[in-house]
Amino acid sequence: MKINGISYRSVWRPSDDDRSIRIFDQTRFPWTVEILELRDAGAVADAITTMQVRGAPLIGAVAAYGLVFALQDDASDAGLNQAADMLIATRPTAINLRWAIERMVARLESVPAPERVTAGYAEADAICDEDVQVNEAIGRHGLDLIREIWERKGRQGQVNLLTHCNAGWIATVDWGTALAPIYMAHDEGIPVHVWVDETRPRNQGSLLTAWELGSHGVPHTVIADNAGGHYMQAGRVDMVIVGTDRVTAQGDVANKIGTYLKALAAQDNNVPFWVALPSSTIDWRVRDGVKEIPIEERSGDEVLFMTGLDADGNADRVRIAPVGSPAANPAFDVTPARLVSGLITERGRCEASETGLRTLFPDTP
Ligand SMILES: CSC[C@H]1O[C@H](OP(=O)(O)O)[C@H](O)[C@@H]1O
Repeated sequence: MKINGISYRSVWRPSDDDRSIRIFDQTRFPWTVEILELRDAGAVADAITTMQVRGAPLIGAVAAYGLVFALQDDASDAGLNQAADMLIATRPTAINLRWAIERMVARLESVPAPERVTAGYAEADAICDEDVQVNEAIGRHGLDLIREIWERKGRQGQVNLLTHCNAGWIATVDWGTALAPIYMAHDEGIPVHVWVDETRPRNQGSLLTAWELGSHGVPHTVIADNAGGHYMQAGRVDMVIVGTDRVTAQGDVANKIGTYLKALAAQDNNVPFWVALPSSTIDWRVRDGVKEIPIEERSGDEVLFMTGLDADGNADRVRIAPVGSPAANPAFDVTPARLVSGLITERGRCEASETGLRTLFPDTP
């Protein structure tokens, strides 16, 4: 997508340096656009852990390059496996991270050590290129849903969507997942409006999704997380569309904390609740998401402090709870499949169930 008229991916290899990658420091958005150069596995791991780079598909793609950087220092089997374990451990919930690393290991373990770096870069490049194509397909399949709503409304007014957190192009290599259909609908001339959940505590909605949509000219309104149910009750939400960090074999959905509450409100108000995901987000090895998906616990300081601009336009960090008050900070929750209207994947839409997923992905073991 574009920033100030210039097309970018969220991760890229500079043409003049074949031993590094570039990413945006997403902790600086929307106040500044800062590009980071990464050229070793440790720096990649730190960028993922600190969420300078975030978004389930994107952390998988960036970690793939991190594995290659590690092989530049030690291309042995031990070096490959140690780097894989280190990178997978950076964040536990998004399965795309493990999926990407396991794909890289499977590709490289049979390659002679001296050839692993070259083969690794090729595989990481392929993961990135495929992510762009997959997300564009998700966009097309989700666009059909938005078109159906627009037609059902007699092509009158606007299509009101609600999204949570950021599942836009900066959460992937490009296009995004939940936002891809919205971009395509807007570009097609369908009048869409997006209720953007601020998404406490890190505010990926107000800081990232609002910035993305605004940069693309998509009408949107930032709302407190707790306002979503109110707008659904008022009939002002035609569809909820979110991304996900892991979908189980039976269709349970792990996503940013607060998603489950939105799904409950959506069901109570008969608002369609759709989840957009690439197949790299499906974890066929788990069924019960509530019982089996590890939920990342992040620092309580993310709840106790907020970052924004002060009156002089300078980024600042302020405490928003009494000194001494502890905070808990689960980064994700799990929405049971029964609350999900359907899944939007690169192969089409399906119900959130094993049958639905197997219909689209019959070739999965
Ligand atoms: C297409 S991004 C999917 C998912 O990843 C994000 O998590 P985080 O910002 O913590 O990396 C968020 O839950 C998105 O919905």
